[in-house]
Amino acid sequence: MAITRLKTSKPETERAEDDARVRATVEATLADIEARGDAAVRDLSQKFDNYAPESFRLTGSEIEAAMQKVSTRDIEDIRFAQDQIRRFAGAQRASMTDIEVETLPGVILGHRNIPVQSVGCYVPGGKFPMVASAHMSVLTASVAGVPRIIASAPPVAGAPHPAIVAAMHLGGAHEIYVMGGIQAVGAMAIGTETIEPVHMLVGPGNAFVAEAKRQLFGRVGIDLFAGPTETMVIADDTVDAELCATDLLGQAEHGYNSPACLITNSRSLAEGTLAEIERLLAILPTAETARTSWQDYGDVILCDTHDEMLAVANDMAYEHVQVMTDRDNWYLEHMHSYGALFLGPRTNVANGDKVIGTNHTLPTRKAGRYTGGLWVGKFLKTHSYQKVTTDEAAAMVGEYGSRLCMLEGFVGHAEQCNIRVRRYGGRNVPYGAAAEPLDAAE
Ligand SMILES: NC(=O)c1ccc[n+]([C@@H]2O[C@H](COP(=O)([O-])OP(=O)(O)OC[C@H]3O[C@@H](n4cnc5c(N)ncnc54)[C@H](O)[C@@H]3O)[C@@H](O)[C@H]2O)c1
Ligand SMILES: [Zn+2]
Repeated sequence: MAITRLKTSKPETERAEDDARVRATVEATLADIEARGDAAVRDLSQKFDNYAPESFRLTGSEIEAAMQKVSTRDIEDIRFAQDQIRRFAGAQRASMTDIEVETLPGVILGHRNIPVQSVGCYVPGGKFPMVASAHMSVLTASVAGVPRIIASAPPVAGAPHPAIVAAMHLGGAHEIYVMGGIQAVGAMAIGTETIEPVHMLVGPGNAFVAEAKRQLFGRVGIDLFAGPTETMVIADDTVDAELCATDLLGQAEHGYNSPACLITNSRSLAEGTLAEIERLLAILPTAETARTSWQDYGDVILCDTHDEMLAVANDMAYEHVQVMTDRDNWYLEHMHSYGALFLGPRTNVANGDKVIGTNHTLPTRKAGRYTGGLWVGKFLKTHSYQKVTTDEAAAMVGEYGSRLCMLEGFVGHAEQCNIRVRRYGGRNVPYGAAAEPLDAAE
């Protein structure tokens, strides 16, 4: 392999120290919420968001008032985005069918997809009011048929953000709260005097939110580990440096810790992109964060071949992977670890984030090795069932069951089978023994 690093991000050891700090803060904060409920939420909200209202839940008239503050154009745009997301989520829902099959004569096995009964959707809003995250979680839960959907976003400048509230409301949220960070996910999962706890937490957020969800997992379900945004551009000479630099910085602006990586087989594109990034950082209004992210978490990796580029990309398993090469479909076929793919120069991550219809809540920190992003299927639990409909089947399967239980020493288990072999098969199986094979017994 000939892989050259023209720019590297900060070492893993430094990231581990950041992680440890976040872990400790989250642990202490969740314990506080557990112990003091609403009072803890109020103190934390005051401390981090300078916001301590009478109630964190918006009333119907407060929701109405927020909706009134959003312009008709913005409401139309939100509706357009939600239509696209509903359309794709609906098609995905339709791909998940309940099944029932007869695997042996008289043996019926099936599964049913049942919605999680209550979910808490976190909508980030610390740095930017992420209106689109409301569509991704709340609306998708609605398409899945979740009967209780609660949603929470931090206050923006000391008040609920009207467009976020509108998106939550139009997406089908049943309860809307104005809480941010650890206190939001903690309160929704643990419950307080005023908030009924949910069964599952979903939605992206900063490192504190992602870590809080991770620590709450087990007590509640979570969708996936969706932390600070990562973006990767895989490009060759078919595209120019301006496009690559725009796509890298477009996502590096999310926060101070948003990794961005270029993988290419073209030295001139690699060098050109480095120069373009400097040029754009001088004019990008959000350059302050983007520059820090690029300095600390930016990589430019030059490879000889597409096979090498593919191997590096699969290993890094980044959240967003934008592919702009002479063989985009080859990458589609061979990439196995990533959050979502954006194929060709006409598409881009921002469309995916805001409007095109796929879900933008995606795995970060290599979670793409074991899961895809949030989608309607994450809100559905697949539960199996079985029926035995004939005496013959009860006796036949029971005979095997009897012996396989006794193989493990489970006498009580074996009797569950034996009693059926006796009743439905009319056979004499001694209590606490394994059933003889039918052909040997006769
Ligand atoms: N992976 C994905 O799918 C995806 C999608 C969209 C956004 N994101 C990420 O979501 C993140 C949004 O982050 P954000 O910070 O803007 O908003 P956020 O809503 O996630 O977090 C804001 C909250 O963090 C809490 N907080 C801030 N500083 C704290 C501290 N020192 N200790 C404890 N709590 C603290 C505050 O309570 C505040 O309300 C970004 O990193 C973005 O990249 C990820
Ligand atoms: Zn983004």
